[in-house]
Amino acid sequence: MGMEGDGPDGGQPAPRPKASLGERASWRLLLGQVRPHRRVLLLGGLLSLVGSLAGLAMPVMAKRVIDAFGAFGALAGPVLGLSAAVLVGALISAAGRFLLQRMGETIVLDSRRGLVDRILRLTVSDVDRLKPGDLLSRVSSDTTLLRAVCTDALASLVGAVFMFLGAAVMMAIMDGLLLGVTLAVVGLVAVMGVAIAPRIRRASLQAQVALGEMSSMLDRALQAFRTVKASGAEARETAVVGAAAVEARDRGVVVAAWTSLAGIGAWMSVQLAFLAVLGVGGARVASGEMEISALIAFLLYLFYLVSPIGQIIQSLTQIQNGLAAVTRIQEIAAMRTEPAAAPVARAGGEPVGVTFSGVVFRYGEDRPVVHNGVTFEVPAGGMTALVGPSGAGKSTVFGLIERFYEPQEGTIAVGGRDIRDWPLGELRAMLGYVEQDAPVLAGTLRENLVFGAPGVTDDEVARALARTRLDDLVERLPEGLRTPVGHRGILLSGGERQRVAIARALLRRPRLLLLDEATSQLDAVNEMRLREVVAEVARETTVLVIAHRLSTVTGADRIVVMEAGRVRAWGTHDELVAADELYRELAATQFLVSS
Ligand SMILES: Nc1ncnc2c1ncn2[C@@H]1O[C@H](COP(=O)(O)OP(=O)(O)OP(=O)(O)O)[C@@H](O)[C@H]1O
Repeated sequence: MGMEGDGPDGGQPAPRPKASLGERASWRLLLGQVRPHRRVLLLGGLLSLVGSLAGLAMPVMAKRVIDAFGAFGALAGPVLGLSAAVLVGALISAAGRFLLQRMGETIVLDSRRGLVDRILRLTVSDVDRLKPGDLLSRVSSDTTLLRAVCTDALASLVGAVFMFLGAAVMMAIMDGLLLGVTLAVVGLVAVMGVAIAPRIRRASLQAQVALGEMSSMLDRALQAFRTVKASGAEARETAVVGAAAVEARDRGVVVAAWTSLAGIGAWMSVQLAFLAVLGVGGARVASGEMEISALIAFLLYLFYLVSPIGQIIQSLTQIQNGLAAVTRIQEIAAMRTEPAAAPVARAGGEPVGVTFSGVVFRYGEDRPVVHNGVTFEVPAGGMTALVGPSGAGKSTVFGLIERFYEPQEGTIAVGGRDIRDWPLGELRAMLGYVEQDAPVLAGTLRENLVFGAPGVTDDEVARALARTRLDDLVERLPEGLRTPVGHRGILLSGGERQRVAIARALLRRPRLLLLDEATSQLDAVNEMRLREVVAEVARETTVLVIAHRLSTVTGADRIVVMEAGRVRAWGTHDELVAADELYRELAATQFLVSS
């Protein structure tokens, strides 16, 4: 067997090298997942075989029962033997199937864990281009398909192949000629199966892609749930998700059509083989070459031979679906990942500085240049502010320091050492990073605070809360630190979310705090609190803050002014007001100086 697997390849690279390569690689991947469990597979298969052998004894017993009829002999022995064979066979088969199915569950678990691990280690630049919904669907729905393959299809396939072989051997012993007739018919149908298999795989792949698309469309609507409602776009978004669902249904129907056709093939093989054997065997009984009981026993074996064929075809069509899923799982496995970061304890230690030298960066080959020779220096300790018009490339500076992206030219050094020479885990452990939208994860307030440093003590948490002026909030909350903050921290205000993010970063004891400060969403009181917090933190560590409002940074030790991917000036507030036109303009529009 197994010809359905390598049939379409035919060892020829043309005419669809990509499809056949994909198929072979998918098979290899599927088998690679099974390989570690080959002992269980063998044991399960063996038990199925023993079970089948017990089952195979049945026709022989039946023959003896019939012969006993004819000879008016004792019936009790053969009937008891028959019953025992059926019972033992069923029990052993069930044990074999259980083993195989348990193996399937383990394989799915391994593939889910592996997939999640890989997804979380993908690079930021790759994930920027992927759709979160589609990634989710790969972990949930594609691995579920894999489960169907490993638990049902693979288990049935192994059992059915053993059954088929066992029956073929018994039939060969009984009557070689009739076996030849049977196999000729079965062979014809198998050829049909070979032709159908790749079509099922292709349609199934398209169905899974459509399902992934549907998840990402739904994800898009849920991510912007309030905007969808406020824009009155519910019906339109429902239609968009619905269209993707229709596509998935259509592809599923194609899979169903081909699968039914394969099913007809299996059914035909049973009927045709039965008729052929009845015809040829009947003639031989009529001519006295064969006993009628032998023909009946052979016909019973025929069902043992052809019913696994139905199962084999069904399993192979199911495996085609699984191969489609493996292809999608494999796409993630083929993407580059960051090195697995060994967990690094909180860095602690002296503040460090940052140096950018001639950094040139664009987000993609077809994207505009964002940094066009950025050079500046942030000394260790104190507060340095990055200011400049929107789109100047300020947030990008942070992404580069964290090594979310690699610059095309120039070097970046942290603590006097090129960031490419730092082990990634150590580099990131030195940095505290507060994004512009300061995400808060679902869970309790405490879980959010200790997210970056799970081992911190309650005293440290209390200190971080006091420093970020969150202690009042915690006192007011009904369950204190154990209060759930809701999905994406929706139960907190914008200012609170931001301070939670800062407290989280501080608990890692960073040697350099990167703070992308979206003060625009804060009211005057919150903004002042934040300014106090930042000034306090800057006494202990280096703070590099992206300021969207100059009011927060007038007191900074140094201000770097960026414009259109370059640094145009740096100095203190007073120096810049005196020397830099753009800074003076920015300051004037924000009522910090009279122009
Ligand atoms: N992940 C990304 N992929 C592709 N392009 C991006 C990405 N992030 C930012 N950009 C582009 O890079 C440019 C600089 O963005 P950046 O966020 O660094 O600017 P900024 O100075 O921080 O702006 P703002 O003050 O509005 O936050 C923008 O034109 C933006 O479109």
